Amino acid sequence: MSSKNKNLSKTSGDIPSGKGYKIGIVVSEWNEKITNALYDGCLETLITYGVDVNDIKTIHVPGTFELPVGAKMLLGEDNYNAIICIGCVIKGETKHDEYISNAVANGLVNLGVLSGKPIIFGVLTPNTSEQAEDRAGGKHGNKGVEAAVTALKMADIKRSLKGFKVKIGF
Ligand SMILES: Nc1c(NC[C@H](O)[C@H](O)[C@H](O)CO)[nH]c(=O)[nH]c1=O
Ligand SMILES: CC(=O)[C@@H](O)COP(=O)(O)O
Repeated sequence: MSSKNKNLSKTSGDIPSGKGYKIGIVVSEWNEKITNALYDGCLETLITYGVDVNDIKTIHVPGTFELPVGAKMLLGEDNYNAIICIGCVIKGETKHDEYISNAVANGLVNLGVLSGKPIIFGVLTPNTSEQAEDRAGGKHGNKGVEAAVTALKMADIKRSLKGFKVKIGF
């Protein structure tokens, strides 16, 4: 569904409390006007839903391509309930943007599956700067808000399963 038909800041369902959670955030410095706006929306949402600001650890990496390694660094540094990765890859003249976006999407999903920790893909992949602005607090909402809510929901699911021992046959 296009963001045109689903405002990124409008969330569905109840949003669980983030009280007591430790959240890591990795922010790309490329397109920093956009990523800072995404970060602001993300941070405000986490705090609104009860995450203590002192329990939020933020690191900055040069570009979106470095988000997976940044997330991996945080995974090794402390026991976070979720890690949110924020970036913006704007289509350029060559296919470079496709390589970055695909690599990062695959890297982050693999990190989440292998670690069992919620690793949230808060990355915009717009064709133009205008599309990016529309999704970083503009008419289509803020992807950073969506990422924060996703982190809270996934951490809540994991917390609700705590103590369940799932035996996997392989
Ligand atoms: N073009 C964009 C980049 N490019 C830089 C890469 O992310 C990476 O830092 C570099 O290839 C060195 O490894 N990064 C973005 O986040 N957004 C872009 O639009
Ligand atoms: C993806 C980007 O915007 C940046 O790496 C430059 O891309 P290009 O060289 O294709 O314009």
